[in-house]
Amino acid sequence: MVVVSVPAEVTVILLDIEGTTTPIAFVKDTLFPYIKENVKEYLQTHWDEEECQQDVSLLRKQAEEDAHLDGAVPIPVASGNAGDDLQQMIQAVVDNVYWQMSHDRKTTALKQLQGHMWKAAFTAGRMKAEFFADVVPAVRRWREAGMKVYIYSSGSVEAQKLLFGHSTEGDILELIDGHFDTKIGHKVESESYRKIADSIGCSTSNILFLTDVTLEASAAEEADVHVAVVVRPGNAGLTDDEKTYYNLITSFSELYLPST
Ligand SMILES: CSCCC(=O)C(=O)COP(=O)(O)O
Ligand SMILES: [Mg+2]
Repeated sequence: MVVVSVPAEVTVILLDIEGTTTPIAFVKDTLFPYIKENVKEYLQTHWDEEECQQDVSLLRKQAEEDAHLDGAVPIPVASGNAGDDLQQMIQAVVDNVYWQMSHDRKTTALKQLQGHMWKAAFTAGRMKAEFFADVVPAVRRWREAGMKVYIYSSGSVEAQKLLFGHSTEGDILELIDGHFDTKIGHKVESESYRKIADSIGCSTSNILFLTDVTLEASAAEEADVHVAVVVRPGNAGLTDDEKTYYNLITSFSELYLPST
């Protein structure tokens, strides 16, 4: 087994979710299809609720920013023609969500709506989040060794808490010291990692970020964060240069903490 040593200055482990703690297949085959199958009915049922209206406003704003993109779907504002208008608007939101999802967009607007939709499924016990078998034992070990463990995912903080609160391993939310999503900035921008360090109250060099996406690893590294790239079944392949450049792990058990 290859072992990657965690630098002594590291006190915080920052984890990506999809492709790192959780199989991409769970996201692509369970979480995302749930959205596609239920978004229209969800909008019809919850349309008048404040939370749903906030989600629609955010999606409309995002659609305005995306107007220049090929195939982008605008979301009209109400013109006052009650019934027809509402159905047209709901259909536009559905089309917009489908279009964003077909490009695996990580916009805050899309992720916020998805989080709200998953809530019902997780809390009713209809869905349980999957974690790779090495994740929970490793996180427990790190915490026993005095490490803090945080999540940074494109999935909304609300969605992250649903996953950790309703997993096949039970409620493991208490193992996580805090959560970050794209509200702090996108994962491919180095500034996001500086803001995360500020928010935790540590230096960027005290953080080790584990992710499957090299663009994210590169942004974190530019901010002086330590990184290791996680190679899991179903993840996108890496180039030879990436394989040579980055510390690679296939399981969290391959990380060696000097203090353990
Ligand atoms: C709460 S994560 C749900 C999956 C998701 O929507 C997503 O975008 C995951 O992205 P990540 O940054 O964890 O790779
Ligand atoms: Mg990922």
